[in-house]
Amino acid sequence: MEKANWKTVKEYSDITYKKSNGVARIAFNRPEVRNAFRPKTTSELLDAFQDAQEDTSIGVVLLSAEGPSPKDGVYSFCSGGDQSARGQQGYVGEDGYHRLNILEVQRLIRFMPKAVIAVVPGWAVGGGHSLHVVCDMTLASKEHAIFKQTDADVTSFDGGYGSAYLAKMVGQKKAREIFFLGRNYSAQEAFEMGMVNAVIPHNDLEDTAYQWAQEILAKSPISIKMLKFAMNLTDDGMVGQQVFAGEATRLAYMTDEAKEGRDAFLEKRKPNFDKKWLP
Ligand SMILES: CC(C)(COP(=O)(O)OP(=O)(O)OC[C@H]1O[C@@H](n2cnc3c(N)ncnc32)[C@H](O)[C@@H]1OP(=O)(O)O)[C@@H](O)C(=O)NCCC(=O)NCCSC(=O)CCC(=O)c1ccccc1C(=O)O
Repeated sequence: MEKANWKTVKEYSDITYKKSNGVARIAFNRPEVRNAFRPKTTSELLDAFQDAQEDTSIGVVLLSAEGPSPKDGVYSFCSGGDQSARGQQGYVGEDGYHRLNILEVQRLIRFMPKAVIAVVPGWAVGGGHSLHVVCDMTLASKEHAIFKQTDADVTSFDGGYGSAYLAKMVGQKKAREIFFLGRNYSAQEAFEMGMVNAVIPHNDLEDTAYQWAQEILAKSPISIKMLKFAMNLTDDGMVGQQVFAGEATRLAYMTDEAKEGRDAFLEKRKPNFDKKWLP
C-alpha cells in the first residue's frame, strides 16, 4: 500500500491543507470546539477547495479533520456552525458581516470535477453532518465516528443537500428520524443506512482514505468527472444539466468538427461539416 507523503500547501488558522501524489487533504483544525466552523473557517475552506479544483495534478480531495481535542481527547470531523459566532442573520466574521457561506463550500464540493471523500474520525454533527452528506463518499472511524443532526435543536435547517439529498441516500423515513429526533448513530449504523461507504478501524482511517484516492486516481479522469456529474444531474435540476453539459461541450471542443467550426469562422468561410453525421 502506497504511503502518503504529505506536503503542506498553505498555512491557515482554522484548517490544514496538504497534498501528496495527486491527492489533496483539507482538514478542519479546531478540535477544541469539535471542529465547529466560523466564517474564517469557511473562507479558508473555499480558498483551499478552489486551489484543489484548479490544480490539474490533483484528482481526489479528502475532507478530513485534525484531532483529537487537546482538552479531552475526543475526535471530531465537524460540529457545524460555531454557535458562539452566530449572530441574528448568520455567522459573524472578523469583518462584522453576517454570513451563511458554508453553502458555498457545499456547492464547490458538489460541482468540482474531482472526487471528494469525507474522512470522518469522530463527531459529524449539524452542518458538519451535511458536509459529509454532500461529499461523494464517506469513510468513518469504527471506534469514534458519531453521526448526529442537531439543526432542529438550534433553529437551523439545511433544506438542501443536508436533508433532501440525505433522504435520497437513506430514504425519507430515516432522514426524517435523523433530523426530527437528532439521535447519535455509530459508523456501523450509518453504513447500514447507506450514508457511509466503509467503516474503518480508527488507526487505519487516513491510510485507507489515501488508498481509496489512489484507486480512483488510476481511473480515467474524464470518466470520473462525467460519472460524478451524471449522478448529480437528476438531483441538481437545471444546474446539474448545465454542469454536465458544460463538460460535454468541452469534450466536443476537442473534436475535428469543432476545430472546423472555429477555423471556418476565423477564415471567414462556410464550415465544411460534410460526412460528420455519425450514426
Ligand atoms: C458535537 C457535540 C455533540 C459533542 O458533544 P460533546 O462531546 O459532549 O462535547 P461538548 O462538551 O458539547 O463540546 C466540547 C467543546 O466544543 C464546543 N463546541 C462544540 N460544538 C460547537 C459548536 N457547533 N459551536 C461552538 N462550540 C462548539 C463546546 O461548547 C465545548 O466547549 P467548552 O469551552 O469546552 O465548553 C456537541 O458539542 C454539540 O452538540 N455541538 C453543537 C452542535 C450544533 O448544534 N451545531 C450547529 C448546528 S447548525 C449548523 O451547523 C449551521 C447550519 C449551516 O451550516 C447552515 C444551514 C442552513 C443555511 C446555511 C448554513 C450555513 O451556511 O451556516
